[in-house]
Order: sequence, then structure tokens, then C-alpha cells
Amino acid sequence: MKVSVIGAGSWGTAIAHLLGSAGNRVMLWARKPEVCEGINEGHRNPRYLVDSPISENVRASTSHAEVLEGAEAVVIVTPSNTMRETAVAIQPFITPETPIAICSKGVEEGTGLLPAEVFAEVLGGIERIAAMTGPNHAEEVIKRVPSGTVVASQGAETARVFQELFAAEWFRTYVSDDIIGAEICAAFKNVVAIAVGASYGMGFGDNTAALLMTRGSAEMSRLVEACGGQAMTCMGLAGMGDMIVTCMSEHSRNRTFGHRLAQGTTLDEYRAETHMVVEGAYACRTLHTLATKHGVDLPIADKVRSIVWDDVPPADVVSELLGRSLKPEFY
Ligand SMILES: NC(=O)c1ccc[n+]([C@@H]2O[C@H](COP(=O)([O-])OP(=O)(O)OC[C@H]3O[C@@H](n4cnc5c(N)ncnc54)[C@H](O)[C@@H]3O)[C@@H](O)[C@H]2O)c1
Ligand SMILES: O=P(O)(O)OC[C@H](O)CO
Repeated sequence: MKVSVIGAGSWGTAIAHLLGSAGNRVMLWARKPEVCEGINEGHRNPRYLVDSPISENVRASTSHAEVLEGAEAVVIVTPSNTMRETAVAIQPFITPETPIAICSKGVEEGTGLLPAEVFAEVLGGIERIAAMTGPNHAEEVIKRVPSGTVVASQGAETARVFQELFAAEWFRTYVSDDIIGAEICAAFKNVVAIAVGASYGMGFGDNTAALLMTRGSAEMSRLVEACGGQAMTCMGLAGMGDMIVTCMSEHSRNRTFGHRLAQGTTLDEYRAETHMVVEGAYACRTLHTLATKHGVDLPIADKVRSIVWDDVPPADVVSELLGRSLKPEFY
């Protein structure tokens, strides 16, 4: 199959390698010419996952026209704040039927739209769009560490196409019809990972991490249901699976950022140190837009937002969260 992967950061590079290793002809779109040169001449990405060789079936270009020519499937792996510009950029080069899988995790600033909703608004055809999400750190997938993911789409055929495309002996794929739930979970778990990182950074323990992850999941499922998704999705790979890995893994940028916040580093200072995206820093704000629209209370996510964007010290929110009125666990 001829597959076009848009975005050559860590995850785009790992996905291109996964697809190329299975014998697909992969064209990878990168912003920087030196990334294309490294991949085309040395089969390595000089900026991301630098130690991992990339399949010789992967070629890279900075031209959308070249990358998308003859594409039978498109995979989107640019940061979530580029969804609209990415959809507009690929529009001239794909057909109205081309299946699109979105691997980006976030919510659009201002509109509160999910990535698939942005693509459907620009390109039409929600049924040919899928979200691919789960506990998948690029650093492990590129090394064939056994992993699993979920492909969610309102189009059963689209989900099946990408389920088969992404599957490998070490990479197990499931399908779901709940793309809303999958995309909300993908954005939400990053915010909880910041909270967990901050909690460890303040010297708290595993009990606190488990409390944040579990009550974070409760918040996440309230929002999923209010937006028309299925609460069960929060129990699956997109929900609980990705929540666990992002909150607990040494690879997580979101957890690491949370840890640094607790030590006094600001978002601007952290951004200056890394060329990697920390989606949860934006999702705590954009999920708030979505939650307000649907009248859902997000106590943990809102505290993360106040730490990241209003410079509230992490220690100040602890007593506020622990001092909330007592209530039944499920209501
Ligand atoms: N890294 C992972 O393990 C992983 C796993 C699953 C999902 N994701 C998601 O995939 C998306 C991409 O993450 P990543 O880890 O590959 O990113 P990264 O931090 O490794 O790299 C960022 C990438 O975004 C590109 N970029 C930055 N600004 C851009 C712009 N304006 N237009 C187009 N491209 C731009 C950079 O050139 C680079 O290729 C995110 O939404 C992330 O949450 C990442
Ligand atoms: O490293 P993070 O925190 O951006 O998480 C990456 C992936 O979303 C994990 O599935």
C-alpha cells in the first residue's frame, strides 16, 4: 500500500517505520530539509529517535504534493494545534474518499473541536476518518516492544482498513466505533499525567498517583458521556491504558513537565529546553472550553490549568482538591 505519514516527530517516525517494516511504500512529510536528508540518505531521523534505524521503505519530503501523490491512506501525526492548517495543506492532494487516521492528541483552541471534527469540517466525510490512540510511546514502538492500540471511527470499513494497516506481530490493534470517546481520552490523559508528575515532584507517593489517575478517569468519563461518547472507552486502551502509561512512564513528556512544574519551572522555561510537544499543557485549557460547553465539572484538570497558565504554585491546589465536599464515589 502507498501510505503518506504527515509529521516526522517521534511518533510520526515510529509509525512510518512500523508501516515501512510491513512492506508498505511510505512517504513521510517533514518540515525540515535536514530531517528528509537524514531519512533518505542514512535511514535515520537526526532530530527524533536518533538511535533507531528506519525502514528503507520510508522516504521523506518537505512537499505535501510529493508525499501525497497516489496516497491510498493518510496518517496525521503533527501536534494537535496544527490540525486545521494540516487539513487545509493536504486538501488539494487527496480524494474525498482517501482514508485518514489521526494520531494527534488534543482539542482545538477556541472551538473545543476534536481532531477528527476539525478534519471533517475542512475535508468532509467523518466516516473516512479514524483516530488511532493508545498506550504507545514512540521510543518503545520503534523497538518492537509488544504494544496495543485502538483505531476508532464512525466508519466500520475505515476502522478495519487501519486496524489491518497498523497491525504487526508486536503491535496489536483493536477497533471501536467511539471516536469521540477515544479522542477525549487521548487529550485528557495528558493533563492527568501533568498532575501525577507534579505530585511526584512535590514528594508525594504512589497512593497519590493512583488517586489522581482514578479520579482523573472519573472526570474523563463524565466529559466523554456529556459529549456523546461511551464511558466504556475510558476503561480501554485509549482511556485507562494510555492513562497508565503516560502517568507512569519515564518516556512521558507530560509527566516530566508536571514534575518540573513542581520544582518551579514554568511552561515557557520548559518549552525553551525541548523541541518536543507537551500536549497536556494546552489540553488543560482547551478541555475547559469543551467542559464549559457541556456543563461538566473538571476539578483536577482545572487545577492543572491554574498551575500551568495562572502560575498558581502546585502546593496551593493540594488542600483545595483534598478539601472538596465529601461525596459518593459514583454519582
Ligand atoms: N511521542 C509519542 O510517543 C506519541 C505517541 C502517541 C501520540 N503522540 C501524539 O502525536 C502528536 C505528535 O507528537 P510527536 O511525539 O511525534 O511530536 P514530537 O514532539 O516528537 O515532535 C514534534 C513534531 O511536530 C512538528 N511540528 C511542530 N510544529 C509544527 C507545525 N506548525 N506544523 C507541522 N508540524 C509541526 C515538528 O517538526 C516535529 O516533527 C502529538 O499530538 C502527540 O500527543 C505522540
Ligand atoms: O510522552 P507523552 O506524555 O506526550 O505521551 C505520549 C503518548 O501519548 C503515550 O501514549
